[in-house]
Amino acid sequence: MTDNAPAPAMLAKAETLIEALPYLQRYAGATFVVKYGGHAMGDPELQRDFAEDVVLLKAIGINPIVVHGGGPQIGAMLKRLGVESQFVGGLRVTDAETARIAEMVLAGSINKEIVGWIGQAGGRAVGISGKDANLVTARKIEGRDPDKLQGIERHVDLGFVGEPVAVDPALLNSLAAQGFIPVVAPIALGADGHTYNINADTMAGAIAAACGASRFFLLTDVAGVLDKSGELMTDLDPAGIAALRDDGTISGGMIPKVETCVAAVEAGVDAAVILDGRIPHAMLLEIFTRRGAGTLVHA
Ligand SMILES: Nc1ncnc2c1ncn2[C@@H]1O[C@H](COP(=O)(O)OP(=O)(O)O)[C@@H](O)[C@H]1O
Ligand SMILES: CC(=O)N[C@@H](CCC(=O)OP(=O)(O)O)C(=O)O
Repeated sequence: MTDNAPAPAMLAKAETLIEALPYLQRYAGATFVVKYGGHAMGDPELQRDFAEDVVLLKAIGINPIVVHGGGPQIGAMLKRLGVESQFVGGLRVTDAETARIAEMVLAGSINKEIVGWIGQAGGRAVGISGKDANLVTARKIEGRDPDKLQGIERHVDLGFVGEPVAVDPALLNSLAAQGFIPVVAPIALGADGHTYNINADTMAGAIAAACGASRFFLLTDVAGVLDKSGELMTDLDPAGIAALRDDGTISGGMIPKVETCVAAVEAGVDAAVILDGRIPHAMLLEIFTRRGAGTLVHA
């Protein structure tokens, strides 16, 4: 080694950047939708890592759109207020009061917290919900299909739980074009004028499809989809997912996650990845290195 040769650690940094080059070239100008789950919003360090990842994507010419959840945070607020809450097939049964509280927690506090983290990391985030500029129009989910519910044989009225029926991405497109990072809360208005609580995974998938996103990431608190013995399944297609649902391997909060991944890839999103948000910089590692983590869902 000559005197002016770089130290091995410096060389490793250069190699990491070079490893990222093909991905940088491939994704310039693309839209990535990132679903940030309530369970993934762990400690302040992870929040900072997440915000830095999003800001870095924007800085290198990718358009990130963040759609966030907040299930545990809604649960904590409902508990404080003495309101009971129940989940059916991964969805929260939502009466009028619960819908008001969900909107307050999601579109009020969590949305602005995330906007703040991104701001701190040097990005310019704009917090909105599905109501803004008619981004998402919701329709009441008429109960869950009984055969899709574990052990529940009757029709269950979920109350003000909605699913997106129309997405108008105009606001997202203008924000992205002007250098802003949209941060979206999963609340939307129905054509009937009611406010609907939408599962954040479902909301994110509908937005990914409507924006022609190339990648769709769901950050959660597990390594990805696990098989019966708890091993990570790195690769799944719609048929594999249907089988895992039928035999009960996939349950609870993982149901809307895999459903939305399938819908997104069937609508043209190249790939949807369920990622472990507890790993620092999980998203960057997934995008820019050959060592992809999590579960990749493809058509
Ligand atoms: N096969 C499976 N693999 C991984 N997680 C599963 C599976 N089936 C059910 N789950 C549950 O799904 C949860 C993730 O969904 P959820 O709690 O809604 O997360 P988030 O708040 O990130 O949306 C996991 O923590 C786990 O309890
Ligand atoms: C209808 C329904 O279940 N809505 C969810 C919305 C938040 C959410 O999905 O948050 P996570 O992504 O953190 O789970 C709820 O009320 O909990």
